[in-house]
Amino acid sequence: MAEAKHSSGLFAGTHFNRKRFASDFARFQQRSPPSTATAAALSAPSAEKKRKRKSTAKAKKTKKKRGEVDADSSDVVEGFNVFKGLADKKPGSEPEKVETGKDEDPEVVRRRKEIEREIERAILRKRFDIHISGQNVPAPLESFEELDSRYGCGSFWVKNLSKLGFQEPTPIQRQAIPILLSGRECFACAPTGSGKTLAFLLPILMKIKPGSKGGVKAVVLCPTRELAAQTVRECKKLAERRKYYIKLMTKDLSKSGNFKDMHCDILVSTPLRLDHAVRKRDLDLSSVEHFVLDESDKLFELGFVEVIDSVVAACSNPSIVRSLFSATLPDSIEALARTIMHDAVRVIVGRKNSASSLIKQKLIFAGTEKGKLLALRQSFQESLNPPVLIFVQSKERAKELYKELAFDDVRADVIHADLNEEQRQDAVDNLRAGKTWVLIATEVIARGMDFKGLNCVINYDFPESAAAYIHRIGRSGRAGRSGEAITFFTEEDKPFLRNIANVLISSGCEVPSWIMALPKLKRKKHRVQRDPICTIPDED
Ligand SMILES: Nc1ncnc2c1ncn2[C@@H]1O[C@H](COP(=O)(O)OP(=O)(O)OP(=O)(O)O)[C@@H](O)[C@H]1O
Repeated sequence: MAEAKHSSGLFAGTHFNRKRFASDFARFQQRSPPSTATAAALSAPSAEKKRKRKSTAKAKKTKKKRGEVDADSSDVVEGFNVFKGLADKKPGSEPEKVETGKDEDPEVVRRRKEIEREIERAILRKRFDIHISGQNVPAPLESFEELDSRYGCGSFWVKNLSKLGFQEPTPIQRQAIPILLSGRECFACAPTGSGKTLAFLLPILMKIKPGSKGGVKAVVLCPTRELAAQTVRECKKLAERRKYYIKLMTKDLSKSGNFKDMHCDILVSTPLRLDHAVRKRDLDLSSVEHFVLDESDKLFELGFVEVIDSVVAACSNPSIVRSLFSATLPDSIEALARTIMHDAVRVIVGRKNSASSLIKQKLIFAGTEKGKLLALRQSFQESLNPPVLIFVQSKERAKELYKELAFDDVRADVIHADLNEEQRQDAVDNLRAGKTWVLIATEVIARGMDFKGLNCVINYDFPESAAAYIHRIGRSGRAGRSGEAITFFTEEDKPFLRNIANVLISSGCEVPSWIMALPKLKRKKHRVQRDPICTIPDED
């Protein structure tokens, strides 16, 4: 019941409320016959409607059976069927008008215009696979120029975006930016590499005055230091030539910062560091107007709930705007997050919890641990297309694999939690600069890290969940580029294959039928004991 309510609310912004507009519909029907596509669809024959409803209900049932989240239920929403046939119209082009008389009631005219605007918005959303729920959701952006024409931001931001090579907003940017600019809270779920960072940073930069003295105005929380550092760099690039104080909460700042005298407009941090600064160093967050949880599901999952609660309580400004962004957003986390949000709009691009369609995904059976090393060596000999990122399940295994690849003279580096901040950053920078070809990593950089031009992700160790898989492989195939993901599995991983195979299927990749015939497991997490990675003989 709750689920049905939820999914029907999903398209509230694009839905014709027949009850509310009942009198208008009645008037339209009394007037000239509905000659336009809109009007024709409004009065679609009931048999056809029944047929559609029946087939969509069937599709929904199958989806539910497959355990898929019903984020793409656009097809089943009545309002959306109304726009069939109009979907190919260019955004911005006028919807066809219904003929009206001269002495028409102004209220009817107003309502009709409202409906026409709704149609335009729905067409644009459908074109970009944007799904929303929430009341009075602002129209998506047709172009970055609208930041000036609609929000009066001046040409500065548009020029800056163009200088950075951003000509068109990505789908999540089209919808999330207007929501945040209009002061609404937002849950946003869009594929990896689809520009979510800009979607939350730009509205903050546009809304706050640079160099303000009244304390921190915006806080962005990220699950890892590397991602926090990357977000600061992105923010500085976007704000170039404007004097914002954009700060990264480093270990030193968190432990010994003098926050009373600190100038800071935007503060980016990991949860524990921020919480420490608030509790031990009296960092005042009462003037924070914008609060973003990036990779929100990871933040809640890491067991940071209490820490986040404490930071949320410290951000005590009643008019604060909170937003959550991630490529994966399990229902349980969404429900938890809702407890801190007011009247939030939910935006899903594509299908919730799915991999980017730009990534060619492959599953490779390697049999045993030894088989995996052989398969890796073979794929390096045959088709190493650097840069490559290899994920393993622990820092011990990262070190072991690093030894093996160094023995083979592969230009490799390694990143894991035992390295200090500088070493970790160097490893990331070296891959970005092309100094190393292969980076062996644990889960620490699976989330949010943007490696431009990363050609391939290899899951040497099978990921522990579908979400982990989606984020790991999402390090390639970013910003419209294609990418490749190879996942090795052994006999021990077989029981967990189905979970990952579903992700491949839903993004259109091929999976052998025997995998899909494997039984479904209730347990979602998977972390097996593995034999050490070792083929190099001992020296003595
Ligand atoms: N409008 C745009 N046009 C072209 N490129 C863009 C645009 N917006 C962002 N990008 C680029 O796309 C890449 C991915 O963006 P970003 O890191 O924000 O992705 P993301 O959606 O946050 O991914 P993840 O879920 O992995 O964190 C970056 O290199 C960014 O500079």
